[in-house]
Amino acid sequence: MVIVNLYAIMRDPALWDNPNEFRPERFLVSSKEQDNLDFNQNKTEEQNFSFIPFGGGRKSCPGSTLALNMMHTTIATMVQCFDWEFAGEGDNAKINMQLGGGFSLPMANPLMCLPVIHFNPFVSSR
Ligand code: HEM
Repeated sequence: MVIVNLYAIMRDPALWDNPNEFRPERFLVSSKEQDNLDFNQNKTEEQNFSFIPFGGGRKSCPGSTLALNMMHTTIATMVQCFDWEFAGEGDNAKINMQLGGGFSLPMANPLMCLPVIHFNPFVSSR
């Protein structure tokens, strides 16, 4: 049986440049590579299976298709309808990408943000 430690893989400096840096553009890939939706899009030889958010094999996540589809709508709505104000205080006063413990990789210091609604052209102001 193969046991994969997601924490170790996702933050392994041998696989990722500055793994603790929030740099989503690292996942930008060419349209050719996007045809190959195997979650290893940005890969070099060594990076095979370096990004496996839904696990793999027989026990992999059965909700991955739903999650990937919903994620676009959810994030697009959050960006279109709201501005986001950073609201961290105390231990959370700075954005900190350090991971906490646990099964689902929570942040050590949760990111606190307040949604601020802005003009929505699709909602009548009457
Ligand atoms: C971004 C969203 C999600 C992520 C990152 C995620 C990730 C995962 C991971 C890593 C596993 C363990 C896979 C393994 O053991 O190899 C898993 C299992 C599972 N996920 Fe998800 N998941 C997501 C959304 C969902 C959704 C939307 C559903 C259902 C509607 C779902 C249902 C399940 C179920 C039932 C399992 C257990 C599968 C089994 O043990 O056979 N997940 N998920």
